[in-house]
Amino acid sequence: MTSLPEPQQNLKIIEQLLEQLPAARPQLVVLPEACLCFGAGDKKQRSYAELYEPTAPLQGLQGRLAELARQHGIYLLVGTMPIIDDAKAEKFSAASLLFGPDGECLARYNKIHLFDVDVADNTKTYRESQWTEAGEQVVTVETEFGTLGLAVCYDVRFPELFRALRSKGAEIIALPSAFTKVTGNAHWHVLTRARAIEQQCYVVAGAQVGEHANGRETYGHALIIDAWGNVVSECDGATSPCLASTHVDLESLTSIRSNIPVAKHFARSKKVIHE
Ligand SMILES: O=C(O)CNC(=O)[C@H](CS)NC(=O)CCC(=O)C(=O)O
Repeated sequence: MTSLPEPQQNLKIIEQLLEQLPAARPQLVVLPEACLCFGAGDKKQRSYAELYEPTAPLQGLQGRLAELARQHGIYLLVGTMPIIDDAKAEKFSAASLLFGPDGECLARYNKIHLFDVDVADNTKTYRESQWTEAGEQVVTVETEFGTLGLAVCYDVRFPELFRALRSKGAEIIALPSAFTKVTGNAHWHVLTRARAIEQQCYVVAGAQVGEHANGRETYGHALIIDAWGNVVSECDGATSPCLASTHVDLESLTSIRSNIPVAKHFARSKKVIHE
């Protein structure tokens, strides 16, 4: 997606994308980071922040998204949206919310690693922590198609989080993202493939692409990687909304994991490496 500043505009794009879904169910759809509001500054995002209210009937944006999940009978991972736990809070969580086919909210993950980074080639500086509260919990959730682990964008640079997700049983890791064009060009495929290979998990990465309202450029290349590290489906860098999709084969995961038992061998690094 090339998300716009207004949630209502983005919801329309999401609705159109969902009309094109393959027929198979159960199905997981992973939207990009900040899919509902992008490129309009932190104050705008804060103005759309909603209190987290996981119990039905859901209201507002959460209500619309839950209804979309129900209508299509899918698991819908809303890349991130601004969520607050106190109406007076200044900062919001960059929260990934998973809505289930019955329209209920099944999980919430708050982005742990915040993008306080200078992108080397030009004048761009990012200070996500100025408006975002960092998450403190590793989150996995059981679904009909396996155990889903949640991570967001810059998190992909921290293999420890992915190790923790695998330890908690993750088989598929969702990675909604909005990588910068510059860092994406250099690192996106290598990082996402490395995390899939290391943890022997599928990685499903939604992505923002193109030029946004504030002039920021994102890299795109939404993709799905299997547990052997193959890119099995990928959107190119084109800026029209695009779906990458695949059928998940958890049996392949079982054989990869028994042939190369890294989870067992990890006991070795735990024994000798003390940081
Ligand atoms: O703030 C928003 O509106 C949406 N969020 C983002 O765009 C976030 C934080 S600024 N972007 C990243 O984490 C890029 C990571 C990246 O590009 C890298 O690790 O190289």
